[in-house]
Amino acid sequence: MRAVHFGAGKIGRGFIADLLHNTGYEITFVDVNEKLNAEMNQYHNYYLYVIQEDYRRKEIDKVSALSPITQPEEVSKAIVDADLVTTAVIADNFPKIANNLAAGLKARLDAGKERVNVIPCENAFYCGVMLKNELLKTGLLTEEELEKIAGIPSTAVDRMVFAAERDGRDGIDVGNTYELVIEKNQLVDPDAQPIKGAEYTGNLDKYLERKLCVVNGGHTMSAYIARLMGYDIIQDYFKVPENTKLTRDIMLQAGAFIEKKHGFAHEEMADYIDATIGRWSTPGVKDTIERIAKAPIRKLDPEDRMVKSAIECEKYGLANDLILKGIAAAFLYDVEGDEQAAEIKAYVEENGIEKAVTHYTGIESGSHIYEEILNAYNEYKAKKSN
Ligand SMILES: NC(=O)C1=CN([C@@H]2O[C@H](COP(=O)(O)OP(=O)(O)OC[C@H]3O[C@@H](n4cnc5c(N)ncnc54)[C@H](O)[C@@H]3O)[C@@H](O)[C@H]2O)C=CC1
Ligand SMILES: O=P(O)(O)OC[C@H]1O[C@](O)(CO)[C@@H](O)[C@@H]1O
Repeated sequence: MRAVHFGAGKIGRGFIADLLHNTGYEITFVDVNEKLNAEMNQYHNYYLYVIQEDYRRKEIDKVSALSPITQPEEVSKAIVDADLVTTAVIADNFPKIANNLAAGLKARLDAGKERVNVIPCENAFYCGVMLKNELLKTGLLTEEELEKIAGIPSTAVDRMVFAAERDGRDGIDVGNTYELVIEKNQLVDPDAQPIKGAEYTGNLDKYLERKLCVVNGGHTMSAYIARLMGYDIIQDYFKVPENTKLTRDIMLQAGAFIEKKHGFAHEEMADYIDATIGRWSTPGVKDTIERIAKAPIRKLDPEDRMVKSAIECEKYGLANDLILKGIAAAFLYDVEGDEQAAEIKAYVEENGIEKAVTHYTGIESGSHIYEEILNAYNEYKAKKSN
């Protein structure tokens, strides 16, 4: 079996390809990183290092790589011949992969081949729908043609993965637990399980909201707050018990709406949160605030992890004060090299925080959540300048 996977980064190589390899696929990566592509084509393997098992080395073999820039024809051909297509490129990059992927699917359709599953594995609400929209925008396929050639489910994706230079090669340190949940009704065959080790569900919302709002929201808001406290490494922040408590409380606020909406028992949610915080505090792991907090515009989107939680809590009449503080902290995130952080900073300087809150979060002025974000922002700002 052959899989084509777009994005040979941390989740691509460290998680998705691990499951694909366990399932028995030979993998063709498609990535813009020429150095990485060359390494994979030289060795046809790479290594994962399982953190909790004393960095046990695991080989992922039968891999090769293509460049979407210099080898678009080969990418198309690989899609025509593939048994499965997956992505882990960061959803912001969907517009950049859409042409290659749409061209490949169109060629597959023209070749009279069967429908194929295209499974995007990205942290975003309904990444399958996002990808479909980008594919249609290329104009290379009509909606009917896309439907005829591909099943594109959305997913929830969770694994601890870190880039690591080991044994002179570009490897990935990985956690020993993970979750990949796939929306089964959108698959070519809803009863087939094209990736071993994944879960298949008819109710993705439940897992997606828990993963994105509780895990990613909790991690992201902790990172913005930790940055304002002066931390660079999230494990240093977690060493202080009050900080861990604050993160747990933020996650419990987001978890509360998910309990109500999806019927999770409170105990189950609390255990899930504690297990997640425990995983972030794994001895020996050093994770930068910069990695966790990156791309604040994407993370402040009304449909993303923070604002969605704040609004859902509001709808259910649940407390969201800590989430609103987390959102406020994101507006002060300031790390050299983060283009989205720089864009927010410039927007605030030009238009003021009052406009910026609505511009990035969609939260209108006049509501109490708007006021609370503004107040928290002003408090943080005053502290920062003292
Ligand atoms: N890192 C993590 O802990 C987790 C990440 N995720 C999600 O997984 C996805 C991937 O994240 P990471 O692996 O951390 O990012 P990453 O930055 O390590 O990997 C992204 C890869 O995509 C490649 N890429 C970018 N533009 C491309 C293009 N036009 N064509 C082909 N390849 C392209 C990059 O070169 C890079 O190798 C994201 O959606 C993220 O939200 C989900 C769970 C955990
Ligand atoms: O690009 P994003 O959405 O920040 O994804 C990476 C995030 O996913 C997580 O691994 C959680 O699954 C976080 O540790 C990390 O911050």
